[in-house]
Amino acid sequence: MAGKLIIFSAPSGSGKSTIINYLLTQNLNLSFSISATSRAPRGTEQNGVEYFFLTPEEFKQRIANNEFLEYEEVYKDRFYGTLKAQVEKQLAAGQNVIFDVDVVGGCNIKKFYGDRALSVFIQPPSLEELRKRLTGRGTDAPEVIESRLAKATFELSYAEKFDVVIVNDNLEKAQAEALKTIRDFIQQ
Ligand SMILES: Nc1nc2c(ncn2[C@@H]2O[C@H](COP(=O)(O)OP(=O)(O)O)[C@@H](O)[C@H]2O)c(=O)[nH]1
Ligand SMILES: Nc1ncnc2c1ncn2[C@@H]1O[C@H](COP(=O)(O)OP(=O)(O)O)[C@@H](O)[C@H]1O
Repeated sequence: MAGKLIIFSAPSGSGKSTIINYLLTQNLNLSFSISATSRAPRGTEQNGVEYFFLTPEEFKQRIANNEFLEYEEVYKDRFYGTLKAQVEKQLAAGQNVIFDVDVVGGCNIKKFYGDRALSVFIQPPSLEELRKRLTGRGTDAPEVIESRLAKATFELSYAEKFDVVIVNDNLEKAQAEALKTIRDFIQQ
């Protein structure tokens, strides 16, 4: 049987990656959708593992070739997108594909696949808590944290467009809720 699609979107720092990584350990036959990006690899990142790394020119060429299911300029001059061929290959192999995409991309994938997709919004308890988590994560410079927070209000306004909203206040509770929701959807 062809697989289903599970889309996760959230403001940066909400706990989306933490919850996705947990779900990937839960025998749900999930396969992560590796996005393409025009940003350069950092540290130990490898092409085809964290992302497919493309130069801005290559990215634009693939847009022109209509190779993307969706793409967005998520941050200024930084494109992220989902390659159609990748997703179709995973679905055809019977895997359920899980996405970590921005709110606009998430809504576009849902629109394209309809009932075959479940869109999930991970909501932080508050903007103050989001700031604490981004600071605590320790991966971003203060100005990057500010730009992520500046975007968060816009992203939060998208919550109502998603099939399910999970508030990530207590992590264990949010993980359990995500697991139940996705298990039910996959078994439908
Ligand atoms: N629309 C869209 N957004 C994506 C895709 N891949 C990643 N994103 C989003 O792009 C943003 C990436 O930002 P960040 O977490 O800083 O990722 P980093 O570049 O790996 O540091 C997040 O909001 C992701 O959800 C994609 O294929 N399409
Ligand atoms: N419920 C929670 N309570 C406290 N900290 C959390 C919770 N969920 C996630 N975190 C922490 O918040 C930070 C941001 O989480 P992350 O999964 O990287 O977010 P995102 O992928 O949405 O940007 C991480 O350091 C993570 O360990």
